[in-house]
Amino acid sequence: MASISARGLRIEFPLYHLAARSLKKRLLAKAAIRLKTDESNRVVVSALSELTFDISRGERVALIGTNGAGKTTLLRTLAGIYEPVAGQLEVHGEVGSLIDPAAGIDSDSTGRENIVLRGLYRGMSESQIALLEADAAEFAGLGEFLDMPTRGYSAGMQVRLSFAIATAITPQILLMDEWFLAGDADFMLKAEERLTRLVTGADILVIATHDMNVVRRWCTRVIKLEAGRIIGDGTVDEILGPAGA
Ligand SMILES: Nc1ncnc2c1ncn2[C@@H]1O[C@H](COP(=O)(O)OP(=O)(O)OP(=O)(O)O)[C@@H](O)[C@H]1O
Repeated sequence: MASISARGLRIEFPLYHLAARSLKKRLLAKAAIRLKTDESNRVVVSALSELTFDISRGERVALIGTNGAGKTTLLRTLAGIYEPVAGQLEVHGEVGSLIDPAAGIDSDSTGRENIVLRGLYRGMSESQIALLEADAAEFAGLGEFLDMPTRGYSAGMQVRLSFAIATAITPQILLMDEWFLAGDADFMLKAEERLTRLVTGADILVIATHDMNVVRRWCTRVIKLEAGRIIGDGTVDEILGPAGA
């Protein structure tokens, strides 16, 4: 059964270019609360601190907070892209992510090859891969570009391909960054139904967003982050106040 459990999760990013001592001292003296030195005396950004939460099957969680609060970092950590420097994280269930359009896409391979590679990676049979290929190719609508290496794709084409691949299969845990909801109008119209199916079909949804309409429409719970810490965790009404209030 799908579940996520985090205990005292901490994520830090070393800032290697701040090796010069004088600059380091000056910056730290300005007391940016998220800059500190680690045990190797490197300056690090404290992106997430002491996060403890459980997410169970059926929950649709919105991560909210101001710019730099840590939403995307948390999504990437849940996706296994970042390794916590402290704490425990357990993620049970098949994860699908709509976080970075380029993630998991091989730029030397064509769009079609990328679709097939994803199917192979997921251990699909030949006939399942054929279905995946037909579905994702049709949805991405890339025409002749489908058989060209993806490094020549525009940003919008990358999004179409990633979106088509990621949404062709319903994962148990869906991790999503809001800018995947911000494609061009034609594409979003087409994507809407597919997204709704995916969101309602997943056992767990975690979405980072600034859009409170998205939160009210899709989510059952809100985790509010500020400067890398959880400052609120509850139902949508508890955190945002009742709708229309
Ligand atoms: N690769 C990185 N290297 C250094 N610092 C990073 C890196 N990624 C994130 N950070 C820092 O971690 C903090 C959290 O960033 P994050 O992108 O998770 O915020 P966010 O809540 O998603 O913001 P936004 O709403 O602007 O997308 C910020 O202080 C950011 O500067």
